[in-house]
This record gives sequence, C-alpha cells and structure tokens, in this order.
Amino acid sequence: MSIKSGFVALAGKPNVGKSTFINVVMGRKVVIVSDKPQTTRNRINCIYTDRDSQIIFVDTPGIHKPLHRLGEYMVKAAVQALKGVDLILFMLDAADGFTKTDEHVAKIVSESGTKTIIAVNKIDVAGEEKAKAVGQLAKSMVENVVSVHYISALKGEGVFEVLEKIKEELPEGPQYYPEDMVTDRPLSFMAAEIIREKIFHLTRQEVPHSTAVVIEEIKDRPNGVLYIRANIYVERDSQKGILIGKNGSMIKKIGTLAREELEFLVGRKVYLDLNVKVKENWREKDFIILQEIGLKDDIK
Ligand SMILES: Nc1nc2c(ncn2[C@@H]2O[C@H](COP(=O)(O)OP(=O)(O)OP(=O)(O)O)[C@@H](O)[C@H]2O)c(=O)[nH]1
Repeated sequence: MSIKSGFVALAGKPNVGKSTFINVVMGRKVVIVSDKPQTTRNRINCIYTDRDSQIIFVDTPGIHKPLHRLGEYMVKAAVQALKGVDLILFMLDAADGFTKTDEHVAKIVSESGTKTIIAVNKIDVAGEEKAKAVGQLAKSMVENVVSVHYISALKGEGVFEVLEKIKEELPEGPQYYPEDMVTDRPLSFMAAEIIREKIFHLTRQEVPHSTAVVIEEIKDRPNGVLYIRANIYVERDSQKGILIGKNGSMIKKIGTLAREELEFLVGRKVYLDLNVKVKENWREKDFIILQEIGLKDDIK
C-alpha cells in the first residue's frame, strides 16, 4: 500500500510556537519548549508516522537567525534548503502582528517556490481581526500558498486540520524511517535536551544560560534499567549552589522531572545520575561543541 510521505520544513521566527506544534502532533514531548526565545539550540527532526503517512519535520538552518547576522550567503543557503523539501509550514504569531522578522522569513519562503501552508498561531490570545490581518499579509507575500490556518498550538486547536492538510499535499512515497522512530537524533542528545529543559523551567536569570549538559555515559543495566550519567556544567560556584539547592532539593527536582520524561521517551525505567560541575568559561571550550553536534556516542 502506498502512503503519503515527505519532508516538511518548519519556518517561523523564534518563539512562534513551532516546538509546541510539533509536540502536539507527536503526542509526546520530543522538543524543548520554553518561553525564553531560541532555547532549541539544536533543532531536532521529528518523524510523525501513522497508518497512511510519514511526515518528517525538518528545521531550516539560517531562517531563525537574527536579521543582522544573516548575510546574503545565508539567505541563499536557506532558500536552497527550502527548495529541497516537499512542503513548508510557515508559522506566525497572531498576538505579535506581522513583524519585520516575519517579512524576512516570508521572503525566503517565497523565493523557494515550494508549496507553503501558513499557520497563524496563538489565536487564543489574539483577536480574530489581528490574526486575520497577519494571515492575509503573510499570504500576500508568499508565492505558493496552498492554505491558511488559524490555530492555537497550546490548546491543540486547529493542529490536526493542519496535519490533514499536510498529508493531503504530500506526494505518495515510501516510509523513510521505521514507524517507532520519532526523531533522528541520538538518545544522548535527547537526554541532554530534556535535562536542560528542566533547568530552564526551574531556575532563573543567568543560571539557565550558563548551563551546559553533557551526557557522559548511557548503559543498559542487567536488570533492564537504563543508566544515564550526565554532567551539568556551570560557570561559577554560586550557580552550582543554586542548581544543587538547599539540601540538594533543586537538583533532585530537576532529576526527578527529567527522569520521568526520559522513562516516557524510552519506555522503561531510567536511573539518572546528575553531577554539577564548575567549569569557568565553558562556552569557549570545545567539548560542548562536540556534544552539541552529536559526536558523543549513543547507547552501546
Ligand atoms: N498563548 C499561546 N502561547 C503559545 C501557543 N503556542 C506556543 N505558545 C507559547 O509560546 C512560547 C514559545 O513556544 P515554542 O513552541 O517554544 O516556540 P518555538 O517557535 O519552537 O521557539 P524557538 O525554539 O525559540 O524557535 C512558549 O511559552 C509556548 O507555551 C499558543 O497557541 N498560544
């Protein structure tokens, strides 16, 4: 039996709700969501599979970067990347109105000529009129728009209509990935992202941004438990104190929440071993780069 399958690029400025949308579609948490912009340092490709379709949601490098950092070359590269996908999902924020960054994303999307679905998100907090204005402006700026939807990813409103439309527009094709695969990222990457998300949610000010999570070890224990050891690097002793908390209460909270989510992801018991370490100026160190581009080994 043939299915509908293909690659869908998620385009939209930071914080419009791309991760929230993906999480609703996937029915479980696979992408970090935060109210602090650009938390998803490394974007994850998510694979949605059902009876008659497989959709691979991909990120477009360059498109989320601040305008001032976008050289002509990067714009070209982004356009080129969008030419290579089957469909674009261009997301906008109804509450924000149509901004300069939206205009810039719209230009890149339009230039690719690729079929585009527009989703105006956050209608739960914006008036209908404002949302419609955003949708219409976006539509007028993009060449190949197949439909415009008004949604609230947070409330799950309209998300499945978008999903149906995506399926309708995708070509018939093969199932590219096994059906139980939800992301093409290794487990070590997912684990680091999940731990980082908890730190983002539970701590304030400079702490989240001074934190790096490096997965040191993932091992199958004979009793079926998955053992994961992670180092959490901060830049100063004071930050270490905050992360550990009074009598270890904060790190315990982070650990419990992260473990529960990891257990959900891998479908079995997880033992999470977290160690907070101070490493001055870790941002300049290359070990974190290695981790972020996924060079650490996955489960052995
Ligand atoms: N009110 C409202 N808030 C939303 C909606 N969708 C997402 N948000 C919120 O918007 C913020 C950003 O959402 P994300 O899903 O992380 O946005 P993103 O586009 O992936 O952001 P980046 O990773 O920065 O590119 C979070 O606080 C979400 O809870 C929505 O439909 N309504």
